[in-house]
Amino acid sequence: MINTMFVSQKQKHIVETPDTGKWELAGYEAALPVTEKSNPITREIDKADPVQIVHLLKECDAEIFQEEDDTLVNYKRLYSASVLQTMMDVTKKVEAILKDPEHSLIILSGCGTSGRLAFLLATSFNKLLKGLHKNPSYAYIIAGGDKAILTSQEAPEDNPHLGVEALKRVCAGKKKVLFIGISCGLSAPFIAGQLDFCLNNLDVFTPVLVGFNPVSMARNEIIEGWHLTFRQVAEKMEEVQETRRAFILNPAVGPEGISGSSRMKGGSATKIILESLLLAAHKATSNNKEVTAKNLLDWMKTYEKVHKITYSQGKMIAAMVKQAGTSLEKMGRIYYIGWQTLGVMGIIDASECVPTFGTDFSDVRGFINKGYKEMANREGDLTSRGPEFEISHEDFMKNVLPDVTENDTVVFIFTLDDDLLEIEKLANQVKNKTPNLHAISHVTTGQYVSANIKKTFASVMSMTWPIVFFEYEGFFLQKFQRELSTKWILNAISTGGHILKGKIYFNHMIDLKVSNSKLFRRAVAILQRFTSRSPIICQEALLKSIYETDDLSDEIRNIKISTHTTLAATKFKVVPTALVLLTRNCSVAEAMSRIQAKPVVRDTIDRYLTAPGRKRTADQIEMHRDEENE
Ligand SMILES: C[C@](O)(c1cnc(-c2ccc(S(=O)(=O)c3ccc(N)nc3)s2)c(Cl)c1)C(F)(F)F
Ligand SMILES: O=P(O)(O)OC[C@@H](O)[C@@H](O)[C@H](O)[C@@H](O)CO
Repeated sequence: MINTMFVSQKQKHIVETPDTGKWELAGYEAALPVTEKSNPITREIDKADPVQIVHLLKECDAEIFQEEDDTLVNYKRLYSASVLQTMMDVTKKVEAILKDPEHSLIILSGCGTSGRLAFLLATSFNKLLKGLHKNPSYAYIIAGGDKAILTSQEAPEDNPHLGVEALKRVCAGKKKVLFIGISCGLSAPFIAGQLDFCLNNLDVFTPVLVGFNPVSMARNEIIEGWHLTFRQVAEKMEEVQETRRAFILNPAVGPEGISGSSRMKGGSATKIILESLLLAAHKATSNNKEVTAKNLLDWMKTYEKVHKITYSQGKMIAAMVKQAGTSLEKMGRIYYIGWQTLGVMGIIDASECVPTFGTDFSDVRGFINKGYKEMANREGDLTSRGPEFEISHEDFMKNVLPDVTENDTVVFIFTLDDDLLEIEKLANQVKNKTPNLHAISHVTTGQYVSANIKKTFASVMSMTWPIVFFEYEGFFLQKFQRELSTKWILNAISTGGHILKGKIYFNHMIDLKVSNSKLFRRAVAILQRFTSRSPIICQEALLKSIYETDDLSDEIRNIKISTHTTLAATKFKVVPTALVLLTRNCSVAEAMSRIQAKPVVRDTIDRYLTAPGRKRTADQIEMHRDEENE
């Protein structure tokens, strides 16, 4: 199983990595948190073609539903009995809150994608209650406030005090609060602060932690300005869980297809677990029945069908991935024009591209019918804050469509219950500007996309869903499943498009913006992975690159991380520059000019690295190195 990858001339160094699958192997990067590991399935995704990219992402997403098996290190999985039991315990807390909306509240909280999903779920479940003529029982918190729904706000994630302040503000006056803190990596200080606050006020708060690492792999780095690490908070949660006053929902779902990109499997698993749990609680409340483990399992199993139905369209998804790659390579843009919550899925995927691929907000944008009216976000219309906050179809027509060219790709996302005349009208206007106009349409069995609509689009991916016979909650389950299906497709389009543009190296986004402490750690870890140098040496190279200096003063060495990340957030290509520093022993200035010269990160890095994992024999490396020195 374990084989030596290569013997590099310089370091006489043996890199041992399992050559196939099974991230659960005890020895595979044992110490690394599951959410931060490199997934063996996508080791060579940077060399894959669109069809292969979609297939690899499908395999990664399938790991979410994998049953626990004790042959390997047996992590808790989505369907494990202990996870179902905890979900049942939490549904009882939800039911208690729903009985008294005036004095109690359910809060969903998260940073980045986890915060965006907190917003989506809280809004959706308040709509469910409104449909039953009930008052809202849900609220959401996203680190950085509502602007973080649309734009990358990476710094607030590191601030536990911000988390506590937001929590106090949102639940003022409430007597009973079910706090659901979402941190896929069990790592966000913003969430750690909130959970700790709840643990110190258990008379009012019941804290629930949602994430996808075992507590033993929760982040254990001292949080700046705080007295506990995330792991210490999680361990306190575990103790209190014994008395059913706190709960941890943390099944392993497997490493992300792009290492650390928890917007993908982490985001999908968050949706599956919380929607199943909350829907079951609402159904039990309206039917006056107990929620059973089987109910929860059945709800979650229906999401497994969503995976099957969605990826049955693999070929069409691949065609859109290819188109996205072409647009991005030609410096074109990608626009998602969505209706209702499918428009929110487009806005979420688009907003994630900036921190994930280091792109400009204008490269991938999402738009939604009726803009902020449809979003129903707490802070209302944010349009006046700038172009990245323009999200309505009218804004798109007025400020974006005039500049759309054939280099751009436009994807409409709708259901046949949306206003088809409006869709056709808008589509025809877009069609005059670019032939790359595609549609993702969700239909119910028996509904068909009209020939009119079909001829308007270059391609129409039509997903057919079974008619739901469940009561009222079934309608919401169908909506949630169309959202997840859309998320998988858009994640593939944005991830695949940037892979084809050469942004990814193996399955890592090396040129990441080091804009918070987690990304700083990821940068150092990636440097270690590709140079086999020590963490200290790698951190020094990263700091030299951030501060653009060849000799680091002790003062710089000892500054707190938030100072490093604040400065790094204003810089470009600090990680590739540090990589060249580590492999060429040159000055920072020289490293920067070499990186400037070669914009495509992957080619640059291949040149400077005897890349681990590439199937090269020693003499090839010898030759490669000779050619290098000529
Ligand atoms: C897998 C890999 O070695 C790697 C990547 N990222 C990381 C990390 C990224 C972020 C961190 S971290 O912020 O310290 C963290 C994040 C979450 C968590 N539970 N514990 C720690 S480690 C590690 Cl440890 C390894 C590779 F190859 F990607 F570099
Ligand atoms: O949910 P977590 O692990 O706390 O991560 C919260 C954020 O860092 C994370 O959502 C980030 O914005 C995304 O770009 C990850 O793909």
